[in-house]
Amino acid sequence: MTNTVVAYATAHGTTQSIAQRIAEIVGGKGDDVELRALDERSGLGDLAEVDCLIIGSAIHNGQWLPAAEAAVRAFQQPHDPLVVWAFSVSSVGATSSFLVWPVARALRHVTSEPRAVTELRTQADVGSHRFFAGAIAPGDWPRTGRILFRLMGGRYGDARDWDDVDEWAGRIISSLTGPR
Ligand SMILES: Cc1cc2nc3c(=O)[nH]c(=O)nc-3n(C[C@H](O)[C@H](O)[C@H](O)COP(=O)(O)O)c2cc1C
Repeated sequence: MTNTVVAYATAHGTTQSIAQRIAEIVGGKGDDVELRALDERSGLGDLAEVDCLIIGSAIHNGQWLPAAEAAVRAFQQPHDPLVVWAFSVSSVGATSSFLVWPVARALRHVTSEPRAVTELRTQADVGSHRFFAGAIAPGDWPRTGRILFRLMGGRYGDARDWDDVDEWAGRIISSLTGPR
């Protein structure tokens, strides 16, 4: 039996939905799973009894949202070993995107992991960091963002790949139940 926290920062709800799905899958084998929404004041909360931390954020301007960055800055390893997994929700996921495919493919090659994940790696053993594609609506962007989005061949809508989310969550379960 393990205790897992799925912590997330979202601007428009996509990251929350992916965090919920991960929590359902990891919790489906009977373990305790708690969802925690991050805001800039609360941080990650108490991790003393937690065995596995899964933390994710929407990507804005190439980086995690301020609430998730603040949580990473304040993170202190509560005990050893705390298993940590990280995910980012952006225009381009590992398996899907709401940008046209040549642009998505090019971005996959040049996009590095968010600085918060790099920072987290200095504090904890991060099992995996995965990019998932999210969703976008015209009203989500400021005006300049809408113009850039059109120039990049973006299509408004939902590019979430639930099979990929499920597969990644399955890997977390394997890591928790397999040999350490
Ligand atoms: C203001 C703004 C900035 C964004 N910046 C980026 C970015 O730099 N790179 C990217 O791949 N996607 C970017 N996106 C797309 C979001 O990451 C995507 O819509 C994601 O699903 C948002 O998650 P959320 O619904 O949890 O907020 C941006 C979206 C908005 C609204």
